[in-house]
Amino acid sequence: MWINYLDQALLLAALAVTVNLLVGYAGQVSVAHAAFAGIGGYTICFLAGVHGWPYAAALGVAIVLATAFGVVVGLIALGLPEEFLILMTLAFSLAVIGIFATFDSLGGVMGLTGVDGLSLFGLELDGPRDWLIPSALVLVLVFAVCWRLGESPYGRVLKGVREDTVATRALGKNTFGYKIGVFAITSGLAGLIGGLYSGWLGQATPSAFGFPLAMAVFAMVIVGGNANLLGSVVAGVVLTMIEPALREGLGVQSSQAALLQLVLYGVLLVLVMIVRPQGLFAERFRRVAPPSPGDRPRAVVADRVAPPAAYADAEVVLRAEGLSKRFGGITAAKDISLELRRGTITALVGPNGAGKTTAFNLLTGTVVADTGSVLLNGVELVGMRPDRIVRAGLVRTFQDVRLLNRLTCLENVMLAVPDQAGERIGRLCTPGVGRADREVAAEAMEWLDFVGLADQAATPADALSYGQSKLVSLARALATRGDVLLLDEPASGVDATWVGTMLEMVAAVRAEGRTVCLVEHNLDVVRELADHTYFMELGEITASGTIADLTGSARLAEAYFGAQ
Ligand SMILES: Nc1ncnc2c1ncn2[C@@H]1O[C@H](COP(=O)(O)OP(=O)(O)OP(=O)(O)O)[C@@H](O)[C@H]1O
Repeated sequence: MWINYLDQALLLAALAVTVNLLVGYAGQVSVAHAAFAGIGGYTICFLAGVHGWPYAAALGVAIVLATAFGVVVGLIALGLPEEFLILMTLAFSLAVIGIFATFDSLGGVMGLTGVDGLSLFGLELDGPRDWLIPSALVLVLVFAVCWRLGESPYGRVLKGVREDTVATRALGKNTFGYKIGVFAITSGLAGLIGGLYSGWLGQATPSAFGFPLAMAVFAMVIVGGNANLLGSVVAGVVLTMIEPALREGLGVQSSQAALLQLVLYGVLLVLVMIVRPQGLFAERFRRVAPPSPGDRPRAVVADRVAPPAAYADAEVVLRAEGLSKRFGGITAAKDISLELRRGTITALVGPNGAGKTTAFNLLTGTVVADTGSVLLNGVELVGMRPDRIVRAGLVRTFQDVRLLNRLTCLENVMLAVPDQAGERIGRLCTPGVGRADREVAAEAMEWLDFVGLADQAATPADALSYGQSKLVSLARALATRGDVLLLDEPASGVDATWVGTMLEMVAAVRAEGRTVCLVEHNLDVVRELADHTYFMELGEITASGTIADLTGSARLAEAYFGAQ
């Protein structure tokens, strides 16, 4: 009896591990994975049970089918705002269970039962003892796959998606691709687990893969701890064993024990969320060891500190023409045309609500322009995905910083480094990924060093002061290797001790030959840094020149500068 439950516990723990990769690492809350397991279970019972296929071949089809459904559901659900994901996956689960119960060929409400005589690679699977090895092997396989994905550069991007999708996309990552990828992989793994689960049960029924299973797996993830795979294994085994413990230990009747187990899951979930929201096993804070200076393979910061190019002679790197954007009745941007010149600093100034951040959003594709064009080194950016725009060389920071709080400073900057081998699933199984990641760490350290925060490399981002976090966000933008940097209010809200450092940093970025455009309310900062300034009012650029020209204008002085 206990061995029978152990089989089940191992399989449910494996399902909890897959769901944890999706929910805990990538932050995509889905309740569909019990249904994906159901697709696997029904495939086995239909092909191997009814039509006599070899079990291994039927398992292969189960994985492919569940993955294919995962891609389709993911394509529909993951493009929607995140709050709809849980509803979409719930609707999918109900539809799948409804379909299972409707078709006579799938056994109707009774399901496909009486499946026995299965064998896998010569191993006869007759009794509970026989299922122990395949169940344990599947758990080990699922754990290994999810661990490799989660605790790698790929997993770092997943955590970025979880923490802040917009900020992660602004570092050049195709966040939608990562979401679809992890959704499809975990769906396929759920299909495999469901195939084993139905084989062990000897049947596939609508109730076996219904809402109680989805809730049980969710309870295992939450109780075990988000983004802690070992926690899911422990919680998976312990929570599954509640029912036999109630029956054997306390003599509760079989039907009541199953119901009581569900009640206990609910109570445990509430308790954990109140007392220890991170779960029994907290997320493993992956501290990438900061490389020592001697280990850093190459200097990414140029020593050269050349005087800035004369603005008039500098080459135009970015040219925007006629950019406009309306939000309902509000014209946030109207016919914006501007140029950014190589190795210079351009400032965008103007009163609150003038459209400066909207201009950044339009340039970087965060908001799609109604009209207009943006050419970066001759390449049209309008219509390009925001992450592609970053990879083309145009990167931005945010007024509200948007660091990934549950990652360390070093990890925040590492995430920004482009073309990482370990971020591609195909490369994760090849040798050299660890060495490549150490090189990424070394490059990221250079940028932390550059902004003077190398000593904070292992500090979680949410433990930084506001000024420090703005500097880390600058380091992160630099690490993308973007040629043109759009800095949204780099000095605002920063206390006096850090403003000077920030000014030095931005000037040093220009000295490196990169092009900077900054939005800034602090006119002292603009005076100190800007080679050229655009003035915005009500969504339009109404004046441009040096800051001295603009502050000298009586009209502008009255409209804005007078107050400064
Ligand atoms: N997504 C949006 N939906 C609706 N209105 C928007 C949106 N984004 C910006 N706006 C509106 O567009 C106008 C310009 O806003 P924007 O944030 O670009 O100004 P800003 O110059 O950056 O202001 P601040 O200096 O206060 O940051 C404002 O009236 C704002 O309310």
